[in-house]
Amino acid sequence: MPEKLTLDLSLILPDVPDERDACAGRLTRLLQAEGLEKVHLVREDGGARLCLHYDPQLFSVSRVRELAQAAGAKLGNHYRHESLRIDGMDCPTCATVIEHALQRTDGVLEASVSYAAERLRLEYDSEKIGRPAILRRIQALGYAVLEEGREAGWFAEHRELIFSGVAGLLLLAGWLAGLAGAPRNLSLGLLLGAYAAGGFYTLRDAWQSVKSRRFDIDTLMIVAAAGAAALGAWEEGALLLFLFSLGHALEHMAMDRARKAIEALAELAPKTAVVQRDGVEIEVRVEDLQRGDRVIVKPGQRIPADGQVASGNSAVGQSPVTGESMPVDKQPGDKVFAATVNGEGALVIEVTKLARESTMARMVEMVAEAQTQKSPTQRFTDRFECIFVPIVLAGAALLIALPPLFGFPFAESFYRALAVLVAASPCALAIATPSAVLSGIARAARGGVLIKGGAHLENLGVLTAIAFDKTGTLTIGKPRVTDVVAISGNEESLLTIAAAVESRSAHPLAQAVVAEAKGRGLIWSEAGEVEAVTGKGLRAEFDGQKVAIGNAKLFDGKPIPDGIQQQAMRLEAEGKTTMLIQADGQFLGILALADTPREGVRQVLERLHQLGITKTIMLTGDNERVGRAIADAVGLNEVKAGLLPEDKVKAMGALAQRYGLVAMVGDGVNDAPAMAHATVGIAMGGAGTDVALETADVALMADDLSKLPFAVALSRASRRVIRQNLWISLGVVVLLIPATLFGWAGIGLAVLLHEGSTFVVVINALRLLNFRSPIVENDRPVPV
Ligand SMILES: Nc1ncnc2c1ncn2[C@@H]1O[C@H](COP(=O)(O)OP(=O)(O)OP(=O)(O)O)[C@@H](O)[C@H]1O
Ligand SMILES: [Zn+2]
Repeated sequence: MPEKLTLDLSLILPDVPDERDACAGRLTRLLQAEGLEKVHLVREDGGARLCLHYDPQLFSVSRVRELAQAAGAKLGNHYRHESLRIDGMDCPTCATVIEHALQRTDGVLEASVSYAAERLRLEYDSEKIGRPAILRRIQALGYAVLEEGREAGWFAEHRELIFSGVAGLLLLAGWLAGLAGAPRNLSLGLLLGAYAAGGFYTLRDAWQSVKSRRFDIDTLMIVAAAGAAALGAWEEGALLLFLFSLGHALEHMAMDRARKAIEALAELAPKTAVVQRDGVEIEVRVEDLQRGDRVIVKPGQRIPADGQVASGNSAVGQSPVTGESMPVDKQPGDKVFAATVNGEGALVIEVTKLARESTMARMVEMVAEAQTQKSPTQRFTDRFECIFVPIVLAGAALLIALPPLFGFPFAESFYRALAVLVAASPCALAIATPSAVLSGIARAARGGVLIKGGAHLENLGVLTAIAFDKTGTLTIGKPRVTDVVAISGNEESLLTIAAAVESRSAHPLAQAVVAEAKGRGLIWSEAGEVEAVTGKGLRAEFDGQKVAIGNAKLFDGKPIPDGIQQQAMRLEAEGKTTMLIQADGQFLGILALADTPREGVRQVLERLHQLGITKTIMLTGDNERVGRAIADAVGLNEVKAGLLPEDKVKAMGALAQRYGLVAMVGDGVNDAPAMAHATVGIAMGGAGTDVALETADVALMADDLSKLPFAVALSRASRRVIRQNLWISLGVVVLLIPATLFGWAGIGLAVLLHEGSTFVVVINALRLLNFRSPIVENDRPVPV
């Protein structure tokens, strides 16, 4: 008989972002080659796990573990994964340039660059190429790789704006000098200076794209400015370069704001902490905190690390992490998070996570990561650009070549063709979606909602159906016994038998039965062999009898007496879960248990309805009547009951057939497979449970549903902004092309409108950073 061992994939391949990475496949192949019977991946609650089937005669468990670790280390050494910050990109085309150049580089397996997030995700074969070689390649293209956490200085960040400002001043001076009748050489010198200042970065970028043989608007600007100079229109050429550089500089500053919106939150975390070590208090840097250190947090101070309260009581303002506006009471044993604000009481906190692993650090990392993921609309506009740009280029070539054949002057048709090219460059279109996604994700994070990619943001913005897990999501997940109905014998003996059997199970229902029996002071002897029947109940030996406890499905085939059936139905109609108890084929009675709906669920569902979520569905392992009663109490439309965990997955499939896109909300406990099958898997409790944070598509950081309407409202707003941006950018192109074609607008106006529309689109997207929903209260972004 083969045995199996399962290990967290993240422990074996720590740098691999997820199981879809090629390294996961390499790992399973490598291990299979070692002689293990079968190696495969299972996607589970805790992210992906590696399942190793082996013959115990050939391998010991520890040997298998060793093999897995060795294989992981080998792959990790060989195939490196990195995410780098890139500086100096000033048009989405730059991202494509880097991407293509790296993809063509030997040894680079994967490279994807996000212009909006200024990030490069890289996978490379370290036996073929080293990190320095890759960095050199990027630098050779004219871009810089920023080391994490080290920001450029003020001058470096604003250098484009400074150059553009200088160009503007020189242009103005040159123009005034011309008006005042100064010698032509003086005004020409000033204009030449404006050319240099305004064209500096444009020329650099144009050179880069020419070298990598790509069309780029920068190239176009340089050609147009040179053309203007050749025609003697120096003022116009300088104006062009000035407007172009100003537009780009402003656009950059705006995008920087969105990028930094979330990092600013992390900055809130203190840099040092006061630790008790060997009886003395010393101040250490947070990076030097160890797990198990006890840090002292005075009233009003921010908590320096993720940990557990060791002593003290206080209300902690958790809004930077969870978005909750009300402080949360903390007592010994409770979890606390770095960057949250201690209230009135002093706390001693035992550190459980290193600074770089803190929930806040993970959030910042995940947001940066999420901002690089392309959304469906972005993929569409990327593809559109690929078709559109060559057409425009061909059109412009015809415009230059054809009119002179019919006797029109060459200079004029050349100039007109350039104007058309400026008009048709889809710069605004390229930035329309990523800027909105960037801002939307940043705003969500500042409201305690982690959205792990533009796709999820867009999907959540359009879907109209959301499924909810019942236990632990809609209810608090702590059932208690409400009724004990004994048919034969008394209540005490019924509860004793039930508790004896249930004490062998870890199911929350079982714990409730045991708690009730203990509360009544009952004592019992251990039950024998217990067999747990998933989704049905338990069977066991107790006191020489064959005892069965569970729902009607456990007794399939055997008739249940009418009296019992009616009692059970009555209790279930009240929203109580019932357990039938049978010993040696005879029914002894019923236990009824109730779980309390979470506070505020009703209101959350009302808000969702207002936002256009018309279908809300409950998925539960419990029976139909119980599900219905709770659904009615909180205001859900549909109930799918009696589902085993695998049925929940199938139910998601059926819902998708009916409603198209469907989200699934759960707490990550036994509903993770269903969440994985939803269009958008939403987990709550992201701050407290790593599982929820890592595996979900969207994580609500607080352990409740209160931020769900905010997440939906924000996603819808983001969709609207994306749509507006597409209209603006396409609209300007559609108006400008004929205008330039027929000569109604010159290059100057074309550049103004082109850069203007790009800037408007970015500013429009930035509005999302301050998004507040008219329907959802308490959704102010966390101030920084
Ligand atoms: N230990 C047990 N004792 C008695 N009945 C049980 C036990 N375990 C499960 N059951 C029965 O099986 C049903 C389904 O259990 P399951 O664990 O699949 O769902 P759940 O977690 O209770 O609910 P949900 O699907 O809403 O999260 C329970 O409602 C109960 O009737
Ligand atoms: Zn541009």
